[in-house]
Amino acid sequence: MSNVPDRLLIVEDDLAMQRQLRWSFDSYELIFAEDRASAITVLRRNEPQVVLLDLGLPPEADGVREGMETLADILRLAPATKVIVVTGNGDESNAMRAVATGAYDFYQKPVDTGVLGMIIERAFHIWHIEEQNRNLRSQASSPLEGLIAASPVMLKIVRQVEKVAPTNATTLLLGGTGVGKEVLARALHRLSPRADSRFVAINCAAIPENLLESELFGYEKGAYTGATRQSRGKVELADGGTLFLDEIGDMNSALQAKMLRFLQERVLERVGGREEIPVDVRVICATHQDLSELIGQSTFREDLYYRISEITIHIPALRDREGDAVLLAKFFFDKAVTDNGKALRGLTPEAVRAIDSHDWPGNVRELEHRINRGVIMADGRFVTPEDLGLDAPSTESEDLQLNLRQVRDEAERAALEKGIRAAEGNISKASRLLGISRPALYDLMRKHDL
Ligand SMILES: Nc1ncnc2c1ncn2[C@@H]1O[C@H](COP(=O)(O)OP(=O)(O)OP(=O)(O)O)[C@@H](O)[C@H]1O
Repeated sequence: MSNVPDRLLIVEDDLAMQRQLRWSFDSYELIFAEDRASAITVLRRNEPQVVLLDLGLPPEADGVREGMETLADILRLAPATKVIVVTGNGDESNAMRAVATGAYDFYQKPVDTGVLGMIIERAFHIWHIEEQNRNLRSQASSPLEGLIAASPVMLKIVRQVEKVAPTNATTLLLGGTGVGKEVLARALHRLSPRADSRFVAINCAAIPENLLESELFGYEKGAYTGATRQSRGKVELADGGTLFLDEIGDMNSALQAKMLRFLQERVLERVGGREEIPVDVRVICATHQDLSELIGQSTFREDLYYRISEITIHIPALRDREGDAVLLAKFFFDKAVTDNGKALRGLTPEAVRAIDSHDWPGNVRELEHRINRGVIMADGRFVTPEDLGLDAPSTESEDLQLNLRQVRDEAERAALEKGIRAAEGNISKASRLLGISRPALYDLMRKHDL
């Protein structure tokens, strides 16, 4: 979250309406303007994140020309601003025209402050996610190049990677398909003193069992029919660098024994060879399987497990990384637009919501594929949920979710305030009263700005 307060600019010439809105939306820092000129002055001075813009502005309060020009000015001066245009009842065509030129959403009068409040809250939510995205992109030398993440769980993993990378510790990356295990393995390599040597990856599940041993350890000439010359394996090729063994859970037991021996003694023998060849590699393993279950079934060696898991990093599923899906979607969108040379402006708000609420069983890889598909399929200037092959989000369930979150947040804040008051500001005592740890209390205080 950014530290700037949520600022809402309301551009509205009707003073009675201004009063009603002031009263309804006082949880935001409110700024008002009555016409185009004052709106632009305030926009420059206060940099509101969200603007509620009545399209019917003076001098022609019945037309939309001045309102549309104001919209164009705002988007030119501050393209990141989320503008919600307010139109007269039934004026769908102008509302759509405004959205097509870049307004975030529209709302038709008469004003129902409950519904309008939700649209505004969502606009701020999306502004914050996009802001995180912008910050991330501006960190050109981000230590984890190629990795997009802003959720607290992933940022914690980034810190773990930064700590582990400079060491030689054998590292095990656990997580479902497409969560980014290889991306993290590459980051570990890039941040290590071995960065100038090779990163060699091998997927143990993708190579037939009988070929995997020679693929890994190499073979001598004449080791078997067809071995007409000596060949070095992936382990040897990674000498001085990093060896990434993906899907280690799929390795058969004979090879597990050989790998264990290599990890203990750091020497290998090529297939059909006698010579012991010393190799200096840092090993990173990954699997989507539950290794303790495989150990229980005696299909994975426990001693090998302890060897490869000096450090274990669990990478959570995409659905458990708050806000990351939308952030990644924007990143992949920019990439796909460039790759496909299409003049698209972005994702529709419905598409963003559909992405936010999808379950992502295929994790980041699925997201990447869907965005590519959406960019290819889009007919208009924006990618819709249909282009992505996702169901349009149901507003009813979303409103419920929103309400539930609001209620929870309010209850949490009230409990915190009560606890802190009862403890007369003594944090240790307050945390005891509330039954949470001190760090957890600090986190919550920060969240609620207390
Ligand atoms: N945090 C991320 N930021 C940017 N791109 C990512 C991120 N995580 C994954 N990707 C991209 O998603 C795709 C899948 O990632 P990756 O291959 O690392 O997953 P994996 O967990 O190794 O998958 P598998 O288990 O199927 O081997 C890749 O194209 C990768 O570049």
